[in-house]
Amino acid sequence: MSNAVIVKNLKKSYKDFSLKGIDLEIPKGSVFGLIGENGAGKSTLINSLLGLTNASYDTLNFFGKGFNQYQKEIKENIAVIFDQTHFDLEFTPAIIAKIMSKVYKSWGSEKYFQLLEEFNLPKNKKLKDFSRGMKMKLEFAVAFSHDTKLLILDEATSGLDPVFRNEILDILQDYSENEENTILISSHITSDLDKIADYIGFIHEGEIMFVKSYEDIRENYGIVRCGKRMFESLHENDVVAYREDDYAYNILVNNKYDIRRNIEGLVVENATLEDIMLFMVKGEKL
Ligand SMILES: Nc1ncnc2c1ncn2[C@@H]1O[C@H](COP(=O)(O)OP(=O)(O)OP(=O)(O)O)[C@@H](O)[C@H]1O
Repeated sequence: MSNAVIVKNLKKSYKDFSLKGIDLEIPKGSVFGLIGENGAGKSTLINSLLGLTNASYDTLNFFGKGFNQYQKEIKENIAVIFDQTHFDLEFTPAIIAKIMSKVYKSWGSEKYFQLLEEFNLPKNKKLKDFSRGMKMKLEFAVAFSHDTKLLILDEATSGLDPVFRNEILDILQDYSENEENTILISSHITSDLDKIADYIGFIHEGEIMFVKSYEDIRENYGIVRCGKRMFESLHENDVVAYREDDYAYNILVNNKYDIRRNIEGLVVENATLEDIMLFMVKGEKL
């Protein structure tokens, strides 16, 4: 399988924060969810990948091509959607079409106006009179009207109500059905990723803690709640992290079926991405 993005040893430092040599591969055709708490470094990583902030790296490739050498060509195939629109709020969608036709060689006005209709967006209304959800849909219309092979969303769905979020997730799902298309989506609303992600990368304090397929997470991660004696009988390798409350130990395990099979009567619940994030950040390690 080829990769849409390969980055090796990416470093970026601010006064109180640094990305500490990030290595990441994002398989072509996948939906890659980047999760991490506020301030973990998701936006800094995305901005660094896009050259929006100066970072150092050993390798940065998109679609098999080096970013430094092929930046212009690569950017033709990337669309980025942030949580706020980057268009001037005095613009109308019709004006944006004119501008984009000069930005992208592959711009298709016909497709764009079709999408505006599909998304129920008025052509001649100024963006300042658009709702947040409408602005978001406009961003998608723009993204899908040039040859976007990599769609990057940075917390783009966070401020939307559940109905709109679901609509956006449907749009993403349609887009990702084409195996040429890749999505990198960062969010701390992990339930969105539960619906669409093929891979999950977890970033914490500027470091990638793990990258796993969603299937692996769903199949293997679980939460055990038990007393001290049972806790002490668990093998060290089985415990990813644990949290102790007044009454019991809550344990994140990464081989729930083996544990269920081997320890009679033990209840192992499925772990959500939110559970995994919480245990990794707040939990203790053995
Ligand atoms: N321009 C900047 N100057 C100084 N520090 C910055 C700058 N941009 C980000 N940081 C710091 O880098 C850290 C990571 O921020 P970043 O926005 O990448 O996190 P995030 O995971 O995207 O968080 P959130 O979910 O809140 O958007 C934070 O501590 C932030 O204060």
